[in-house]
Amino acid sequence: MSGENGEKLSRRLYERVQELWPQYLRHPFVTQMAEGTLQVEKFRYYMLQDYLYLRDYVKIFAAIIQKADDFEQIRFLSGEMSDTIGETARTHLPFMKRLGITEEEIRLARPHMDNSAYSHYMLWEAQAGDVLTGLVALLNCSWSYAYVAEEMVKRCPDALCHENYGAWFAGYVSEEYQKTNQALIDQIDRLGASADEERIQRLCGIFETCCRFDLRFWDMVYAMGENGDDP
Ligand SMILES: Cc1ncc(CN)c(N)n1
Repeated sequence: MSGENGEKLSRRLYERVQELWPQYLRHPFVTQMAEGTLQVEKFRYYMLQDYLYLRDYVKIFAAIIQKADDFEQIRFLSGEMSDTIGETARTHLPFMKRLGITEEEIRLARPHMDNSAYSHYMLWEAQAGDVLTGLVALLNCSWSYAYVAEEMVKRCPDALCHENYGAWFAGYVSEEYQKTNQALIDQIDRLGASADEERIQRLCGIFETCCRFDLRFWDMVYAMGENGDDP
């Protein structure tokens, strides 16, 4: 329960992005992945950028741990961090191997500006705020992928068996991923249980910003980085 009227904080966050999340489901990168028609070069670019993104994302858990004041919270945060490292091992590394992305290529790759802007924003909120603020900044990343994969598989069950991208959908509908995501939501609901309306509005604003960053990320990878003036 959260806020004065007893509504969970996650419900308020979800309501805030109700108009935005369906845009993910219509995004050409997502729909073409589900149909299996997405150009492999676009997916390759995405995998590399997303790998760099997740490498920064996991470090934000470490920044939040600095603010934690009991072992239970530290255990929870380090568990979520380790599960996210598991996401790269489950989804990214096998794909990257198949796509011929070498360690040298990873070493030389630079995150696109939209990619860095997103991770820098989350890190800034995590450093400026408390544990709850940091977790809300990380939540859209986790929750929106669980939503996208589940909704797309409902609409297009064949997405799961497609030779090129089936493993992407399987990774994000997996029990393991959904469990890690649900644990994050539950923790946010616990920590947000006594938040007042002003705090809730501020957290909803952070969540919406991250939601928009994820939309830009889909745009950026669909355009293979040619959507801006990044060198
Ligand atoms: C950009 C982005 N957003 C979300 C996720 C899902 N953790 C991800 N891998 N990459």
